[in-house]
Amino acid sequence: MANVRLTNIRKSFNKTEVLHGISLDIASGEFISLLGASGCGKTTLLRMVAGLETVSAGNVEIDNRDVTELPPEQRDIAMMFQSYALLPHLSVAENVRFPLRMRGIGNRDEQQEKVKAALETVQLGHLGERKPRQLSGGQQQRVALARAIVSTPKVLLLDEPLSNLDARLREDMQVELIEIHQRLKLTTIFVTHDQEEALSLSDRIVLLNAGKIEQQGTPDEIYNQPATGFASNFIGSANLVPAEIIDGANGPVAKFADGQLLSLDAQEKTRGAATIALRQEDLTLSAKGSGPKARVRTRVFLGARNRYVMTLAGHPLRALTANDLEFADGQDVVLSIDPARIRVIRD
Ligand SMILES: Nc1ncnc2c1ncn2[C@@H]1O[C@H](COP(=O)(O)OP(=O)(O)OP(=O)(O)O)[C@@H](O)[C@H]1O
Repeated sequence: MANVRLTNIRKSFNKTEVLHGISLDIASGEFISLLGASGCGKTTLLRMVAGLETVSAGNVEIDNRDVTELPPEQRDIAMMFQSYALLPHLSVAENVRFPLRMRGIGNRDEQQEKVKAALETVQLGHLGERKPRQLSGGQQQRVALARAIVSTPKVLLLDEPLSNLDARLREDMQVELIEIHQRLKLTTIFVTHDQEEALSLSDRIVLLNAGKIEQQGTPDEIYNQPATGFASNFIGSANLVPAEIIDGANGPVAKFADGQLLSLDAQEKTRGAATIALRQEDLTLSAKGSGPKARVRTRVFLGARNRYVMTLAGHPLRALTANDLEFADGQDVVLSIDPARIRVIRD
C-alpha cells in the first residue's frame, strides 16, 4: 500500500491538450474515484498512473518515488479494465497466476497459495479449474479482480470495472469491492462516469470536467455542498434555474425571471445574478399553498415514485415525489423546499 501524488499533469494528443494540469494527493489506503462525463480524461489520467500512457508534463509519484519515466511493470500497480481480457485457453487459476509468473513472484507453490487466497477473496475458490468461457459475466469479472489483487500491488487501478454488469450484479460487486478494500486496504483509484457508484464506494471523489478538477471531497461534501453549477448538475442532477438574489421583507429571496419569489436561507450572503440549484428529491409539490408555482408538463411513472417534469419561469424543472401524489398535465403546482437545501451559485 502506498500514496500516489500527481503534480501538474498535462497530456496532449496531436497538439490538443486533454488534461490541463492535474494535481492530486492520494493517501495510502485511500479509495478514490475519478468521476466525470465521457471524454473528460479519466481513463487517460489512470493510464498515466499505470505507465501505459506518457505524460506531456508533470510528475507521477508512487510511494514517494518518482515513477514518471518508469514502465508499468516497475511501478507495483495492478490495473483492471472494463474489458477484463481473460486468456481463454488458460484455466481460471492460471489466469489469476499469470501476473505472478510474468513478474517472477515466488515459486510455484507460493504462487498457488496466493492464487487460492485471491480466488477466495472474490468467492471463487471452487471454480479455479474452469475455463473463462464456462463462467458467467459476473464471475469472469471477479476472476479479473482476483488477477488484479493477487500480487498485492501497492496501487489498484480500476477502469469502469463494473460497467459490463447488469444492475443486480453490479450492486453485488460494489459491496464486494467495499469489503475487499476494507480487508486489503489497497490504495485504489476507481474510474467511473456513474455518480451513484462513486458516492457509494469512495473515501473521496474527484470530479473531472473537460480535463480539469472541478471539485474534490468526500461523497457527503460532493453531494451536499457542490461548489459549482456543473457539480450540482452532475451529482444528483439538480435543476439549475437563473434568478436574482434580493433582500425580501424576511431575508434573502430568489426572484425568478417571471417575478416569482423563493425564500432562501437567512445565512445566504449572495446578492445579484445567480443560479439556484434545486435537487429533484428535495422539492415538495402541492396543489395549494404559498410559494412559487410551476406548470406540470408531464409525469413519468417510476414505480415507487413519480418524476414530474414542469416549467418554472420558462426553465425545465424536475421533481421526484411519492407516487400517491397525482397532478394533471398543465396544472399549476406549488413548490416548497427547505431553504437549507437550496444552493446558490454566483454567476
Ligand atoms: N490515443 C489517443 N489519441 C488521441 N486522442 C485521444 C487518445 N486517447 C484519448 N484521447 C482523447 O482524450 C480525451 C480524453 O479521453 P479519455 O478516454 O481519457 O476520457 P474518459 O473520461 O475516460 O472517457 P470515457 O468515459 O468515454 O472512457 C478525449 O477527447 C479522447 O478523444
